[in-house]
Order: sequence, then structure tokens, then C-alpha cells
Amino acid sequence: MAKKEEYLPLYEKVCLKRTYNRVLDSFILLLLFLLLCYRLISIKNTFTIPYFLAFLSESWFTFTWIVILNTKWNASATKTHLQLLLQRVPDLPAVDLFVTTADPILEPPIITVNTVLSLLALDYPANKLACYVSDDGCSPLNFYALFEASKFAMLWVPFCKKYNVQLRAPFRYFSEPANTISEGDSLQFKQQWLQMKDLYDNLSRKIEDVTREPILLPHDGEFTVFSNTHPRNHPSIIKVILENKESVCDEVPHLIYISREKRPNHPHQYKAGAMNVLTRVSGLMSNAPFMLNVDCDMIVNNPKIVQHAMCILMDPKKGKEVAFVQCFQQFFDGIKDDPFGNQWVSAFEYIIRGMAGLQGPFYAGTNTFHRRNALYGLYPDELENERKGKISMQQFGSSEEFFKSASDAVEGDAYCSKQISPSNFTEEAIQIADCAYENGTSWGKQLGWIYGSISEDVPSGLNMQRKGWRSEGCTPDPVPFTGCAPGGLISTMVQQKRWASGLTVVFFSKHSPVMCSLFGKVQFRSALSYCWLTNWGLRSVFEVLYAVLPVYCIITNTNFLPQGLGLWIHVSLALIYYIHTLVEYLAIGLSIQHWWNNQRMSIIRTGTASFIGFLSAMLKLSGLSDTVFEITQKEEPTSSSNDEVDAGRFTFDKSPVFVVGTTILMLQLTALFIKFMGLQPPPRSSNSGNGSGLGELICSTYLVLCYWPYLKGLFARGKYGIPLSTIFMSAGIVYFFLVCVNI
Ligand SMILES: O=c1ccn([C@@H]2O[C@H](COP(=O)(O)OP(=O)(O)O[C@H]3O[C@H](CO)[C@@H](O)[C@H](O)[C@H]3O)[C@@H](O)[C@H]2O)c(=O)[nH]1
Ligand SMILES: [Mn+2]
Repeated sequence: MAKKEEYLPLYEKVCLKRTYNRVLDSFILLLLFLLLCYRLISIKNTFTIPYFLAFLSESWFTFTWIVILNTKWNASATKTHLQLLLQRVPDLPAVDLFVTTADPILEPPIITVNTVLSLLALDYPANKLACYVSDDGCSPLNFYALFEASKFAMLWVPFCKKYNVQLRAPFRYFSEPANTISEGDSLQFKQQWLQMKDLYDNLSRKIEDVTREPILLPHDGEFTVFSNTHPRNHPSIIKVILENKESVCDEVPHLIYISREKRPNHPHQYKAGAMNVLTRVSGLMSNAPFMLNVDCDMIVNNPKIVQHAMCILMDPKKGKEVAFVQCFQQFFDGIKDDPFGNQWVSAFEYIIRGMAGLQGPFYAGTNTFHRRNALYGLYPDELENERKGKISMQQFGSSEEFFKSASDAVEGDAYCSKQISPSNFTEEAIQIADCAYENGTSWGKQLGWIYGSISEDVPSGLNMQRKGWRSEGCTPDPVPFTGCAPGGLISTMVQQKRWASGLTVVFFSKHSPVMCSLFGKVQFRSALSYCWLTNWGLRSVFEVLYAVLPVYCIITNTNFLPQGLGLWIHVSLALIYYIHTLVEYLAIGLSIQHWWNNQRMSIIRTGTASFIGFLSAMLKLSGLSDTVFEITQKEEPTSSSNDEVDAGRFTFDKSPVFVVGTTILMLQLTALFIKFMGLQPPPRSSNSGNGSGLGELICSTYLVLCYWPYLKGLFARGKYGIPLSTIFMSAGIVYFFLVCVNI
């Protein structure tokens, strides 16, 4: 009996069976094949360039559909057994917590502070946690905010634990009506609640004051190091703000502020660079075998999340193959019905859950628990044996102290919770946070976070899976983390452009899923599922092509869609696809409006942000220019953008992404105008049939429908209007197109 109990798993994976969807999925695939066959058969009689380009795009769409089916059909969920963890692992392992922030304007310090407070208050022994905040902005504002927050934490953490508070980020806790005091509460609770509220208001007021008037910041004591610093030119600054000296489990964890050295001529590798510094400094100071990494706006929503993740990572059997545990990105401030398509609810439900059923979800950059040894380049089978002598100083850099900690970690010694004092290592930590430290080492190449793409997360995850590691999704209830979704269209486009550009670079790099599958241990189906992600930019080329084809055909009175009976394949394909996706949305509780918004945004996003991202990736790959990590703006928690009537309305600026969208719209309008005014030339008496037909007309009209918010933007003024310069530029491109077509 006792023996049997030994093998009780700490977590299970449940397959989600969705038979109904599979039938429609396959039917769509069948129609796509039918379409391609039809094209192949009829291409002899009707070969034209548009026909061929359409065939090319449709082949791509078919491939994408195969990628999606391959992924979706393996949807799974993980179920963790918390009670078993506590029975089985009495001495829970230590976990280092990483937070990254980079710009105190785009990422208001009060948000970072709330994220940090929610981490410090995690339901986990405090002496096993150490929280490291990386500030790439080198901002005394952030340091001040954290310094003040640490005082508040001394009372907030015990309060949360005593009353078992679920939302441990104070701004979320105090803004929920359910968390106000009521008649039935004990006197003591009421008093403490009021005290906490008062202290938090005080804290946020202080932070607000210095944000408004930085001159109010102290300049002496701990703050002197910030004098004469520039965000892009300063030495390393490392400050231990809180230290749990006695290593008491109900106290508050260590809190350490890090701003790595930056020099103008030294590439700092954006977030990937920051993560590698965090890995080294934490290795030196606390050397936990696992680390949790969150963006500055991803607050903890489920205080037991570390325990849930440990169920997976500490599982005696399957856990040993898991390099990282990924929690989905969900948002606390999402606008109703997702007007900008940046909440990804359906993608998580179908695609990422599907990846979880294969070799595991991709590393999404935030809400992830990592195994330190996997980041240090170990293979899963080296975890148990043969790990001595696996690492060399040449790879890890010249710090002996750090190398010793890495050797300890690799040999599994980091597991014992030794009494640690981070402040003993500050001097050494400053050295290993210098920008020259990585010269000649393997950091960013084989070790840690991988450099070279502004979507550093995907190649870093693939670099581990390439060695045979798995990853797991973790989906407990309540949701583990919630963050800020980009507030409007402009920040969504910035984010999307970055992803498309970064992912395209990954696709063509040696960390592409194809390479990792051919030369590594990424399983074939898993590599195929990664294509959904890494082809994000490439996909836009075919979609833009498909958006321009109807215009070209209407203007020249030719066609790229079959006429007569052949068109029915396209029509039924479109109809069934839309009904099918609608049913999928309804099945997970989303509204029709949400579905339409996402369909529309997927057309707009791919045709604009992804396309520009793809172009910038091409420039980078050809060595003509480099790509820059543009940070997504995070809204202040106090601004209730969600309640605004116009929260979902499209706003525009002079960015090139809006030129592409406006051009696509104006092209459709021109085509429709030519069609309805009867300005088309007579159909050429070649083999291209009878000129443009119903198919082209439907396509153009549908695109105008998708770009409707842009159409409104053409006539609006201010932030809701498309800038005149953008309109002129688009008009110029349209004119150029017309001239070219008519030659
Ligand atoms: O030079 C930099 C640039 C960014 N960051 C941090 O990186 C995080 C992500 O930046 P954000 O602008 O919020 O990007 P998002 O598009 O919202 O983030 C997603 O996409 C990124 C990759 O493109 C991933 O790194 C993120 O984890 C993932 O949440 C933030 O905490 C930033 O502070 C740095 O630390 N240093
Ligand atoms: Mn973000």
C-alpha cells in the first residue's frame, strides 16, 4: 500500500475532447484541398499571374490550417494536487522572483510596486522567496517607489496572510467592491483594513507626488548613486532593499533592486539582457533552483500559484523533464468584447492549450516558472547523473563566486535552504551586472535568454525544448496572474509589430522550430505547432497579397477567383469557416461581438502591423537596419479607461502601420468606385474568362467592412482621425498602384 502511494502523481493532464469541432475542422481542410485541386486542374486553361498568386496564397492558408488542426486537436488541461505536494515535499524548494521594468513613464512605478507587493505576499514560505526587480530605466523613481513599498509590505504581507486575502496587489484589492468592510466583520479586521487602506493611499500619493515632480526625490543616502546617471549610460546599481536576515518563514522575502550597467556603445539586448543579469545576480545571492519571471504589470491573482507550479516541477516522475511551467496571460483591465483583439482568449483556449498537449506551450516571456539548470544549458537526463564538470568558466564568465554558485546549482546543492544574506554579495553582484561581463561567454547564445530577436521569449523556450525538455501549462482556478492589456489601437499595433518582427527573425534563425526539430529534440508536431507563432509575420505577405488581388482584378477587369460553379468552393469555405469559429467562440462563453471584433482585428492586424513587422525583420536580416524593442504603454490603475464610452474606439497616429491599413482601405474603395461607375475596361479576350465577377466584388466589400473603423477615421479629426499626412501618403501609393496597373 505504502509503495503504491509513492507514485501518486502531483499533477495530471486531462485531454479535452472536442469531437464536434474536429468534424468541422476536417471539413474545412477538405474544402481547402478541393480548392487547390480545382486550381490545379483549371490552371491550364486560365493561367494568369493573379490566378497563380491566389493559388500560392491559398496553399499557404491550407498549410496554416494544417498547423492549426495539428495543434488544436491535442488540447489539454493540467490538474495539480496541492494537498499531495504539502504531504510529499515538506521542505519546499526556494524560488527566485524576477520582475522587469524599463521605463517609468510607459510603465508607471505604481504598477511595478503592486506587482512586487503581490509577489512578496505569495502564499509560500517567505524564507524561500527572493524578489529581484530589474530596472532598465535606471530610475530613482522606481527605486524610491520600491523603497517606500517595502515599508508598506511589512504590514501588508502579514495582513494578507492572516485574512487569507486573494488579491494581494493592493490597488486591485481595494478597488473590488467585494473587499470593502461590512457589518459582519470582526472589529480587529475592520481596524486593520482601514489602517491598510490608509497606508496604501499614503504610499500611492507619495509615489504620485514624486512622479509628477521628480525634484522631490531625495538626493542623499541611498539615492546618491543615481546622481549623474543616464538611462543609457550608467554603472551597475544593486541595492538590497529588504532582507529577511533571520530567514523566518512568516516574514517578508528579500527584495533587491538591480539596474545593470549600460554604455552607449554596448548593445544591451533589451529584456533578454536584463533577464540574464537577473539570473546571474540571483544565482549569486540566493541561487534558488527555480525562478518565476513576470513583466512589471503582471500581478499575482492566485497567491497559491507557486505551490501549483511546484506540483508540476517537483513531480517525482514527469516533473524531471519539465524545463518551464507557463501560465497564460490574462488581463484585469480588458475592454469588453476585445475591440482591439489583444486579449487572446480564444487563442489560449484552443491553440496554446493544444501546444500544452504536445511538447508543451511556448515560453511567453511572462508568468513563467523556470528550472535554473535548464537555463544553465543542462539536458534533462543530466539532471540525475553525469552533471559534474558539465559547465566551464569560459561559458559562465569570470566571476569565481558566481561560477561556484552555478556549479552548486548544477550539482543540485541549491535545493537545501541555506541561510543566505544577499547583502554579503552586493560587491560581486555589481561586477557580474556589468555590460562587459558577457564578452566571450555563452550568455545569450547557449545560456539563459537568447539574444538576437526582440521576441526573446520564443527562442529562449525553444533553446530548452531543443535539448529534449518539455514545458507544461498551469491553469488553476483562480487565474494565476493578470496584467494590463494594451489600452488602445496604437499600443496594440506597437506590440503586434514587435511580435511579428521578432518572430520572423526567429523563423529565419538557427532557433527556428524547423532547425530545432531537424537538429534537436523538438518533436515534429510540436515544431509544426510553433509555426503558428513564428509565421506570424510571413503570413501577412499572403494576406496582403489576397487583399490586393481583388483590387487589381476589378481595376483591370480580370479575375483571380473562379467564376460560376467553381466559386461555390470559396463561398462555402468562407461560410463554414465563419460559422465554425463563431461556434468555437460561443462554446467558451464569448459573445458574437467578441468574435466579430477578433475576426476583423485579425484581418487588420495581419495586413498592417504584422506586415510592417515583417518588413522590418527583412531589413534586420539583410543587415540594413536593426530592430528596437518598443515598450507597450501600461495604463495607470487609477484611470478607469474601461468605463469610458469610447474605450473601444480606434485611435490613430502617424505611424507607418496606419499607412498600410489606410492604403488597403483606399484601394478597395477605388476598386468599388471603378466598378460601380462602370469605368472598368472591357474584359480582355484572353483565357481569363469574363472579367472580374461576383467573387472579387464580395472580397473587396468584405475588406471595407473589416476596415470600417478606418473608414470612419478618414472623416474624423483629432486622435480618432487618421492624420492627413497618412491619408496623403496612402493616396500617393494608390495613385502609384493605378499607374502601374494601367501600364
Ligand atoms: O529593454 C527592455 C525592454 C523591455 N523590458 C521589459 O520587458 C517586459 C515586456 O515588455 P512589454 O512592453 O510589456 O511587452 P509585451 O508585448 O506586453 O510583452 C510580451 O512580449 C514580450 C516579447 O516581445 C515578452 O518579453 C513579454 O514577456 C511578453 O509579455 C516589460 O516588463 C519591460 O519592462 C526590459 O526589461 N528591458
Ligand atoms: Mn506587457
